[in-house]
Amino acid sequence: MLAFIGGTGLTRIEGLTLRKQHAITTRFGEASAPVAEGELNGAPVLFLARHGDPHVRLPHQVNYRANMLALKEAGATEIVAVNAVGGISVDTGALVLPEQIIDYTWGRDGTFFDDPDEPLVHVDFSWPFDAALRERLKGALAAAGAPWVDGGCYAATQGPRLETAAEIRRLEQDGNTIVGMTGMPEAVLARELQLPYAMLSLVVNPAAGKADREITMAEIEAVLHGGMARVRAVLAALAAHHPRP
Ligand SMILES: CSC[C@H]1O[C@H](OP(=O)(O)O)[C@H](O)[C@@H]1O
Ligand code: HPA
Repeated sequence: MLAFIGGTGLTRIEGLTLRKQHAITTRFGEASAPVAEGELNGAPVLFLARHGDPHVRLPHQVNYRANMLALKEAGATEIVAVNAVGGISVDTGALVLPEQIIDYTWGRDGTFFDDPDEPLVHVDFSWPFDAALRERLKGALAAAGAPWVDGGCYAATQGPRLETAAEIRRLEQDGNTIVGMTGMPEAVLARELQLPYAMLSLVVNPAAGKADREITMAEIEAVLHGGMARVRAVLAALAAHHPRP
C-alpha cells in the first residue's frame, strides 16, 4: 500500500476517507501517532503524522524506527515523505524532488541492525531515493500542475534550532540545495526495511543568511498554507494513478 509521511504543516490529509486507525507499538516503542488507513482518490493509502497529531515531537525526538516499522506493519509497500525545508539554492514556495541526502544529524537511533545476535546488513545507500517512485511523483506533479525542481541534495541537520549563516555556507559548499531536520534517519530506515522511499519537499523559507532578515515562524506558516495545498493535490494525483490491487 502507498504510504505518506506528513511533516510540518501536513498533520492530516483532507480528502482521505478514513477506514481504520492502526495504533501500533513496535519493539522500539510507539509511533508518533496511529497510522491512518483510508482511501484517497479511490486508492488505499496509509498516512502517518511524523511529529504526531497534534505536532508535538521535535525532529530530534521523533522515534523514527517506531514510525517506519509501524508503517511497514500496517502494510506500507512504498513511502512518500513530505518535508518542509529551507532553501539554500532553491526559491521559497518551490516543490523539490531531491535526489541525494547528506546526514549531519547526531545521536539518533539510525539503524534496525542493533542486535549483535542478528545478521548485519550494510545496505547500499548510493541512491537514497527510489527512482521509479520519483518518476511517478514527477507524473503526479505534472498532473497537479505544480511546478517543481527535479533533483538536488537535502541536508539533514539536527535542529531544533535553525542553522547559522556560516553553517548554511558550509552546507552549500558540500553541495546541498535544501535543508531540513527529519530526512535522516528516516530515509535509511526505509532502505533497511526495503521500502521504496522518496521525498517531496516544500521550501518554506530562505535558509539562514540567504535573505537579509531573520527567519520567522509567521513567514514559514504563510508559505506552508498554500504550499501544502499543492502538496495535497500532488499526493491525490499520485494516488489516482496508483496501481490498484
Ligand atoms: C521551522 S519549521 C522546522 C521543522 O519543519 C520541518 O519538519 P518536517 O521535515 O517534518 O516537515 C523541519 O525538519 C523541522 O522539523
Ligand atoms: N532549516 C532546517 N530545517 C528547516 C528549515 C531551515 O531553514 N525550514 C524548514 N525546515
